[in-house]
Formats: sequence, C-alpha cells, structure tokens
Amino acid sequence: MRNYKIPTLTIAGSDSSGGAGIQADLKTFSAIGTYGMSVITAITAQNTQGVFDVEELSQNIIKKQIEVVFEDIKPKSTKIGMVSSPEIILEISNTLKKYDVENLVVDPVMISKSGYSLLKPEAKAKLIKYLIPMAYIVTPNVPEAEEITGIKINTVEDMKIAGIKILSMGPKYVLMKGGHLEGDAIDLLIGEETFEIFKSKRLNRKNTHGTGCTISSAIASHLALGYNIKDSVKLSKEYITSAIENSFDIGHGVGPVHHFYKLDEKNTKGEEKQLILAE
Ligand SMILES: Nc1ncnc2c1ncn2[C@@H]1O[C@H](COP(=O)(O)OP(=O)(O)OP(=O)(O)O)[C@@H](O)[C@H]1O
Ligand SMILES: Cc1ncc(COP(=O)(O)O)c(N)n1
Repeated sequence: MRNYKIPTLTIAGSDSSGGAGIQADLKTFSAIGTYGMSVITAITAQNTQGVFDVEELSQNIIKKQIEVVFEDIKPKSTKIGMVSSPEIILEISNTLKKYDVENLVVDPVMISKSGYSLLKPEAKAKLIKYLIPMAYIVTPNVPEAEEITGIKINTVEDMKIAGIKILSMGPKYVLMKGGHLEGDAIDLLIGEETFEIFKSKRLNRKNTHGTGCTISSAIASHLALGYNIKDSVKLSKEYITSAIENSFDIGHGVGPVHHFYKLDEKNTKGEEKQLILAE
C-alpha cells in the first residue's frame, strides 16, 4: 500500500555519513513508500566511527521550516528525532501547536551509539514537559527510558514498568525498545488499553547505526499510510529486522542498516515489475 503522494515529515539532525538522523528517516520514508520532507534542527559532522562536531540551527530557521512545510504540504505524520537544546525544543513545541499535527512520533534521541550526547543535559526536562505529552507515540530505547523515568531497566518486566510511567506523561502510546537488553530483541507497545509484545531473534550484527531513527520513521510512514498503531508497529519491526539482517560494512566503524526499496507490484501497463539486484 505505497503512496508516493502521502507526505511524511521528519524534524531531526543531519548525519553527514547518511546512516542515522534525517538521512535515515528520508531513506525509510522512500523505501516504505511515502513522500518525505525534512526540518533540520542541527548538523552533525558524523561518520561510522563517531560524532565529531555539532552545530545547531537557529530557532528562527527551525520555526520557518516547520511553518512553510505545514502551510503548503500538511504532513500525514511527523517524526521528531534529535532536538539538541531547551530552546530548540520550545521552538518546535510552540510552532507545532499552531497546526493540527497528525500522528506525531517522538523518538527521544539522547546519546548516539558512538557515545556522543545529542541532547544537552539541561534539555531533558523540556523534552519530558513539552514533546512527550504531544506525542501519539514515543519510542525510547532502554537507556533513554531510564533517563526519562529514573527507573533502572534490566528485564522485560522493568521495561513494562518504565513504559507505563512514560505513558502517564501524556502520549497515547509508548514503544519501549529492548535492543539494549540481552537475548531476543523484544519491544513492548503500551497504551491505555493496549499491551503487545513484538519479538524477533537477536541478530549478531555490528552494523546497527541508525536503528532507532529507522524504526521510528517506519512507524511514522505506516501511520501516514493509514495502518492502525498495532499494524504500524508490527510492519515497522519487520522492516527494522530485515534492515539489520542486511546491514553492511561501509566506512571503518559501525555501518548502516540496509533500506529496501520495494517496487510497486505492477507497472502502469499492469505488468509485473522485476527487481534487478546489482552485485
Ligand atoms: N541485534 C539486534 N537484532 C535484532 N533486532 C535488534 C537488534 N538491535 C536492535 N534491534 C531492534 O531494533 C529496533 C531499535 O532498537 P534499539 O533499542 O537498538 O533502538 P535505539 O537504541 O534507539 O537505536 P539507536 O542506537 O540507533 O538510537 C528495535 O526494534 C530493537 O528490538
Ligand atoms: C543526527 C543523528 N540523530 C540520531 C542519531 C542516533 O543514531 P545512533 O544511535 O544509531 O547513532 C545519530 N547518531 N545522529
């Protein structure tokens, strides 16, 4: 059910090496089949080996990007990733409040896989106060959920307790991602009357740069295409599992996951299209 005319927006940081951030989000939107748009909050000088520098964009240009997008092409879903500072969070929250924002996915990005702090410590309280309550779904990983709730997470039961605490902060749903625990990769979808477990085998792969950005953008894409929350998470979990399974070595550090661009089943003459894979 791809629809290249369904607009989906990411508000996030740029990753110059293309594995995470805005670049991963736009690749995911295209692969799943929606029209991707972007509001850049910060530029990172980043590669597979780490984040080397960050420059935040001004509040003014962040606000203007959001305004001109919403006033021209209203997104069917919006995903928020790296937001960096308290001022940027306030600007995004105040600007989004002027619009009818559908399907807001908040990925509370804090620390990159390489250990660089992408959210200033003083911004955490603002993220909790302003962005989490606006969200349709929040997608924390284990360390992020620990930061947000103050609860230490070692087991799936702890994930559930922390997830329920985040739900009480105002979003409609929480997807607690268990990629950082040991054993199977277990994610929990928690809502007022919802509790679903999404489980996949843990894949032994080193190249997992951008997994969090990818699954949150996949959820945003599926919601925009009209899937309900459970199906959106189920299909997005399948997407990230296959993207990790096919992740590859590029650069000298932790490489990116692989985005599959599915072709539409039929071309305009109704013929089956052939996918040609390059070696
Ligand atoms: N080794 C793995 N094998 C299979 N699935 C995994 C693996 N690692 C992570 N996942 C899955 O990938 C998704 C992202 O989870 P993770 O907890 O890694 O997010 P994240 O830490 O936010 O990512 P990032 O480090 O990019 O910010 C989840 O669905 C998780 O279960
Ligand atoms: C701009 C930006 N946003 C998000 C991430 C998190 O992704 P990861 O944890 O895989 O490094 C990142 N590295 N860079």
